[in-house]
Amino acid sequence: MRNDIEEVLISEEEIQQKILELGAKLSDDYKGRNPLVICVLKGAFVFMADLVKRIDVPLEIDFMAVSSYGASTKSSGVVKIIKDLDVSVEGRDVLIVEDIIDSGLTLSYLMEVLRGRSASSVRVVTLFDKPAGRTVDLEADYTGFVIPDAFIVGYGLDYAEKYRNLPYIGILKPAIYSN
Ligand SMILES: O=P(O)(O)OC[C@H]1O[C@H](OP(=O)(O)OP(=O)(O)O)[C@H](O)[C@@H]1O
Ligand code: HPA
Ligand SMILES: [Mg+2]
Repeated sequence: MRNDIEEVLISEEEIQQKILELGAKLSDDYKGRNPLVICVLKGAFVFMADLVKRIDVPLEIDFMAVSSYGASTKSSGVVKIIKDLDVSVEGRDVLIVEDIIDSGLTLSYLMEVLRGRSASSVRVVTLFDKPAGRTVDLEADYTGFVIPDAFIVGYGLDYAEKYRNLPYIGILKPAIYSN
């Protein structure tokens, strides 16, 4: 897999350090509350697992699966719910855990859905933010790394379902997706 990577953009150590910082901030901000932490599958599964271990307040977790990229480096523009939540968000403090905000389409769709279900608050934590990809104007409440305009893989993020198991973030060689 390393042969398909042009450059390691963010190391395993840098990611883990950032998650400690995000966890400390979230522990402060959610003190005295019982948030429902929602993992946006599939991409956020690795970040979710590492992050919740660093949040020191009682919390509950649930999972939602959405997809819009398929085997492409461009969003199809159509966000599909593949798996919905098991529990109600009504009256809950919801924290959405995303791996990356790129065009912003996935998140704007999710925010609309969850607000429509009467959550009492909805905040977003994303590990990566790619502002150059944005087609919808929105920002996360908590951001790990702002990244350049390149297609990244690893730490949960895929290209055509591959590379999610890399422990670091790499920039994929363009030859991999252009042929
Ligand atoms: O801001 P956007 O342009 O919407 O891109 C971000 C979303 O795209 C990816 O998911 P994808 O649809 O590839 O599904 P996956 O998580 O199963 O890989 C990623 O995990 C985010 O959820
Ligand atoms: O850069 C990316 N990499 C992997 N999946 C993604 N989904 C949106 N942007 C990306
Ligand atoms: Mg994907």
